[in-house]
Amino acid sequence: MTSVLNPQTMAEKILSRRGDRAVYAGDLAVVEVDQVMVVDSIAQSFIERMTHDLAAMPKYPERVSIVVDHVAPASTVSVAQAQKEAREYAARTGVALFDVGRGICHQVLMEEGLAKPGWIVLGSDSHSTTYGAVAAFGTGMGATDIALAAASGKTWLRVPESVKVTLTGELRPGVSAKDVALEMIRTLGADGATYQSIEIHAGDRFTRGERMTLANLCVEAGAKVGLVVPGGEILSMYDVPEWVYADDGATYVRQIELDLGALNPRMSAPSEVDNVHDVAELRGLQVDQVFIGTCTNGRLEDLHAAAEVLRGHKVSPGTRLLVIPASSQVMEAAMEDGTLLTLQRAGAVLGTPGCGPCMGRHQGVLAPGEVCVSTSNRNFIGRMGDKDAQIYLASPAVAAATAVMGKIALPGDVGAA
Ligand SMILES: CC(C)[C@H](C(=O)O)[C@@H](O)C(=O)O
Ligand code: SF4
Repeated sequence: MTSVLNPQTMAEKILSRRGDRAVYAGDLAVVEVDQVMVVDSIAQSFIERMTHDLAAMPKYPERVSIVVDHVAPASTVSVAQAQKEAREYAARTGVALFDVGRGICHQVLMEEGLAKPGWIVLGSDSHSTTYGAVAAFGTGMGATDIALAAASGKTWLRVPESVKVTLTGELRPGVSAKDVALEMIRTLGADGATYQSIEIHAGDRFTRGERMTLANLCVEAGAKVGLVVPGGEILSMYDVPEWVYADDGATYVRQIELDLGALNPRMSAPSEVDNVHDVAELRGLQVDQVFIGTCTNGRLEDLHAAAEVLRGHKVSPGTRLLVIPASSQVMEAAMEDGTLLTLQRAGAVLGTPGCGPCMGRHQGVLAPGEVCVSTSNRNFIGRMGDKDAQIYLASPAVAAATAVMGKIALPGDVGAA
């Protein structure tokens, strides 16, 4: 066995602590699983694996959650049937069910305190890296692995190598965590961190929500996990155990530095997330639909950023603006503080908390030839509807400015209108 005295990365620290021995990149780790999250689209396969293949009940029902978020409310009879089975399964086994309207899985788990520093959280969804915002080892797995974890309370995985991303400087006004995340993906490349842990050293910068944006995008560089070193408000929101932090002298396969002060608002052009440009270069392109929401950017602070740009303005005729809060809590807070009224008055179409049209299943799919600016995390061909539709990814402020101008725009363009 490797000496426990060798310095470890965050991923190695967490997997060692939650397993029964010290592990290093390349080792096989068997670890306790603190939370298993199943989304509506995968629930049927998960239930099938549990009841037929494994013939097992969840070992710890309190560690399993099912979230109805991807196609919610149901769009077809077969979707409705699958969701009905998920509800029945939850009632029968005692696992938690977060039903239609509660929100997007990753946002809901975070709000419910079902992801904490040092936890292992497995989700049947690739953006489960989001939990790394609070230094939980969050990762996506398929229905079979998820079911095995639910049945046994454990999982096994190869300990990933780590990439160290150090943020320096301070963001200029109008530049956001989304721009940092897009720039990070451009620098790493769409498969530049395949099966690696991206360890983000952000100091005390960024709210929990902004850290979620950063960790969320990590999977778009192929990462297994995206761990943001706890700092800032995370330290007052959570008990952060000493053992989640990397040791000095830990081994990284790659180290990059991003100077936040040099960053402009960024945008990912079709059809790969790492096709990142300054918004200024793409300015002026006619846009049919703007979508503000998702697990990347559907939180209260994102709606605030959009409302600030939209206040007193109208969405351009010929452009649709869809706003879908990431959760019922976000929606309630945005109702209470008047944000939703501002958005509604500007001409936004407000939707049920959930994934909305993010993966092109309902509530705003795109027609051939249409152009969409979205605050989400994927712009692959066909992602939001027709394969000939084009998706540009940006921050909520840029999305809002685009909605007002009817073409790709910067927030500063709106004031000048
Ligand atoms: C439906 C789900 C499995 C899928 C994922 O794994 O990420 C979706 O959330 C997505 O964003 O493409
Ligand atoms: S909002 Fe989009 S990216 Fe996030 S879980 Fe839903 S479909 Fe996936």
